[in-house]
Amino acid sequence: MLRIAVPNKGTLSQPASQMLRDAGYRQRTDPKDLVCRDDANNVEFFYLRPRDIATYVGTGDLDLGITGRDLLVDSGVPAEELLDLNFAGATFRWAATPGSIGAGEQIGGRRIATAYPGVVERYLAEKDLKADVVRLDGAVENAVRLGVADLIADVVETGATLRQAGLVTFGDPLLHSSAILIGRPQAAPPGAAQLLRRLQGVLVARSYVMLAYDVPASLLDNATALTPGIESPTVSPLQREGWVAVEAMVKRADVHRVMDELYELGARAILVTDIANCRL
Ligand SMILES: Nc1ncnc2c1ncn2[C@@H]1O[C@H](COP(=O)(O)OP(=O)(O)OP(=O)(O)O)[C@@H](O)[C@H]1O
Ligand SMILES: O=P(O)(O)OC[C@H]1O[C@H](OP(=O)(O)OP(=O)(O)O)[C@H](O)[C@@H]1O
Ligand SMILES: [Mg+2]
Repeated sequence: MLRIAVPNKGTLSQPASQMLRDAGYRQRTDPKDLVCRDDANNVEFFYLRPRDIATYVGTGDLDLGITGRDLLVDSGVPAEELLDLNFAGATFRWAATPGSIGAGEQIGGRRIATAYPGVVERYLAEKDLKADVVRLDGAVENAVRLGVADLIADVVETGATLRQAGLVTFGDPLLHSSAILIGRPQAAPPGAAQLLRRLQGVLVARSYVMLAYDVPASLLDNATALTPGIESPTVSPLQREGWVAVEAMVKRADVHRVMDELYELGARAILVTDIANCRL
């Protein structure tokens, strides 16, 4: 039975379970449950602190896990990223009071508060810098005004928490994070390939829609240039003489622009439908 670690609380928890549900897996119904067996798919899910997930996967006690890229890097565990799950996106950045520190190179010798000492120490080692890393559990933005540190390194999503604390970011992000599926390098536990394919199916279904329209056959080449699809668009005959029907997958983010351009070209009956799931 495939054993998978899923975040039990925090930012990653609910979207991780939702993605697994969308991929056809059974998930816990009570947020206090720590284990959930899905016998139909031969998978067992263990609900763990997101910080601990890399540890369980790295030791091989669990086969796969969902965590954040920043948490994986912070753990220093030799687990590997198998798939970017495209949610819980955030950057990991330096911040300080305005004007106090100008650039990433000026952090040497300072006191840095962070809940991710592994990420910070890796950066310092890469740049051959020495600094005093103050490890905190959370609410790191308070550390500067309370005098514990000169700057912080923390997760930034909207930037609202930093603004509230009177801090500004500086320098390049240390890393770009999002939720990821992790596994052990070179390990291929039975059932893992199927889970990966199912999650990839969910990712595609979330980022594409199906577009259908009718167009005069004389304009077909121009129309399909706008909607090339992934493999190739489906073109079917219509009862109406000289017209064809086209179906193609289109990026959700582009669909309104593509619909406008198709309409201007002369296409009609342009319909968009969601894709519930797919295997490409
Ligand atoms: N706004 C956000 N705040 C915190 N973490 C975020 C945010 N957006 C994305 N993330 C990601 O979520 C993961 C952190 O989740 P985690 O559950 O440890 O912390 P949390 O959501 O802040 O919960 P808690 O504060 O209760 O520990 C990291 O991978 C981080 O990059
Ligand atoms: O850029 P923003 O949208 O403001 O989000 C980022 C903030 O949210 C998280 O804090 P959280 O509320 O989880 O508290 P914590 O620091 O105690 O983990 C994170 O640690 C940042 O502080
Ligand atoms: Mg937090």
